[in-house]
Amino acid sequence: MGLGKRSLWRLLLPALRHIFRASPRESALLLGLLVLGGLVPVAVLGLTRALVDQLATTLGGSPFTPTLLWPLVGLALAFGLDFLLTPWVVYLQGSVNEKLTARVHLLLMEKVAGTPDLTPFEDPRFHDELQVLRDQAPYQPLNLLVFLGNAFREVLAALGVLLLLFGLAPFFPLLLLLATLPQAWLTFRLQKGVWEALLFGAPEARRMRYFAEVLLSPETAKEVRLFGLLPFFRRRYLEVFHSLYQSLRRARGRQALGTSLLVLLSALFTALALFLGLRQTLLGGSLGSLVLLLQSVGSLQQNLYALVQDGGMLYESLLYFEKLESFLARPASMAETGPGRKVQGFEEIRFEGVGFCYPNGKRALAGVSFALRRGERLALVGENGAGKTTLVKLLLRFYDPTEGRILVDGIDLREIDLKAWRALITAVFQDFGRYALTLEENVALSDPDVKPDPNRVAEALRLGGAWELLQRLGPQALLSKAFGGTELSLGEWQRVALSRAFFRKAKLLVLDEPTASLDPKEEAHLYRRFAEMAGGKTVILITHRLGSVRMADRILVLQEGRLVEEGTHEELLRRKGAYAELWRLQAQLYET
Ligand SMILES: Nc1ncnc2c1ncn2[C@@H]1O[C@H](COP(=O)(O)OP(=O)(O)OP(=O)(O)O)[C@@H](O)[C@H]1O
Repeated sequence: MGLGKRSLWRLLLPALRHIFRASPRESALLLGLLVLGGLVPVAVLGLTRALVDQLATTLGGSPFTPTLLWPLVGLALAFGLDFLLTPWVVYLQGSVNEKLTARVHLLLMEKVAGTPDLTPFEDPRFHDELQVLRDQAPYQPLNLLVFLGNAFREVLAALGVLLLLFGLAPFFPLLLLLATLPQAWLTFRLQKGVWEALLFGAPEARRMRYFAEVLLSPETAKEVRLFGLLPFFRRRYLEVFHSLYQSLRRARGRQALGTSLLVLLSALFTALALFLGLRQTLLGGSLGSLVLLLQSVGSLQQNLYALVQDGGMLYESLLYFEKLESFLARPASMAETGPGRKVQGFEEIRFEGVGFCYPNGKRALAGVSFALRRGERLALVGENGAGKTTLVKLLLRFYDPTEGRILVDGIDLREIDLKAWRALITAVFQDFGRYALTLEENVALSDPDVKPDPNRVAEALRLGGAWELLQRLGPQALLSKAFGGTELSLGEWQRVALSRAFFRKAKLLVLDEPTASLDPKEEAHLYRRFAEMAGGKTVILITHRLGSVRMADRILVLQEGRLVEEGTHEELLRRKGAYAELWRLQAQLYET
């Protein structure tokens, strides 16, 4: 059998650990009930044998003799127990399943969101594995519990019956087991095939989900309707579906065919065992033994067949938990540098020959060197794709430079405690988050460890230009139409994102295109408030609107990942280089 004893344990142990950690008491209770349930079929066979033997000796006598009564009562109790156990096993399986499913989701959330950098998102395999684990999280835990429970009961019952039979005719159980082995081997092998088809089909499944998402999501709803995108994405969905479906269907078809062929082989073995067993009993066994033998052929065969089928399904769930384990054990992508130095502020941040290539090989920065002093307001400008956002991502340590280093007061950023470093920084990103939470929560998220003080929230909203929003909606307004709340315009969302950045008490403020969705009046107001609030704070501003970079003490101009100019607005204009050219182009737009 492809599944050796060691590998079975290697698969079973992590799954069992998750079950017991999710719900220790209920899992232990469930195990107890399953043991009881597994003993019932054995008890029924044993009691039937005793009953028939007693019947044979008391034929013609009273039906109420104690020797007849006790196996009868025993049988009634065994059947009653079987019925009684079922609802409680189902109850416990349901209950453990809910906790186990929540545990799987929580582990995935902690692993993904707990990874400090963004490198894993660059790896398509990471997305594929996450997709399979997420998609199957709602049902694999339940499958595990149900099929593990079934298999456990079936193993116990089969062992008990085999043991009973062993006393009668030792070759009999051996033959029956032999009959089951090829079937079991094939089932496990094919089940693995189905799982691999699921796993290797993950990129397709991810594309399918994406095509469906485009048609279902409110973000794309306008273009879908205007451009009539339903047939296009429906066709793309079906193309991927058909290829994925074919490979899964082939795997499942092989499974059904293989099982059918082996069932015939098993039937032959069983017939042989039955014939030999009967012959031996007729030659000198009791009537009870004969009944036991006949009954157990059906029961054991059914049992072993169910065991193989349930075992196959269980195997798939175990493979799911194995994948979960390996996903959780993914090594950290960012080089660990020990506990890290705690910092509470900085005097100077220095980029020294910093270069960066994304994991796909795309070079985004090369040989960038500059220093930023505390309290300075620095603007980064350059064409699309020049590397401005990448530079900020390195500063926030979402990635480490592939060349050169970033020094904070002479200490390499990699040696600084990441949490302490990030606590010094607040930011508004180009693709800021829009959370389906209240207005107050949306703002206070940047400092989630403290209970939001309404005055502090109001002050942040004022600085972010969302004071009017606060007056109109109130702090408890839910910002999500999908959940029955209010929907904001893009510019209003940007004001909320700005307020969130200002709510955090930080020393360095990073603003990546903070005014892209703001009206000109608000943009002008915002920069005035910057001057008011940024006092003492270090600011890095990325923007294409050159009018607003005049507020900066210094401007860095990036071109194709290289720092090509550096200076104040006036200095750069005098230099008549790249910045002056950008300025001239923008000014022209207003002049004509
Ligand atoms: N995750 C990524 N993987 C691979 N390449 C990337 C990734 N993110 C950005 N790039 C590439 O790196 C280069 C720099 O991108 P970056 O976002 O830093 O530019 P930018 O100057 O901020 O541009 P924009 O003004 O358009 O925001 C671009 O060519 C971009 O295509």
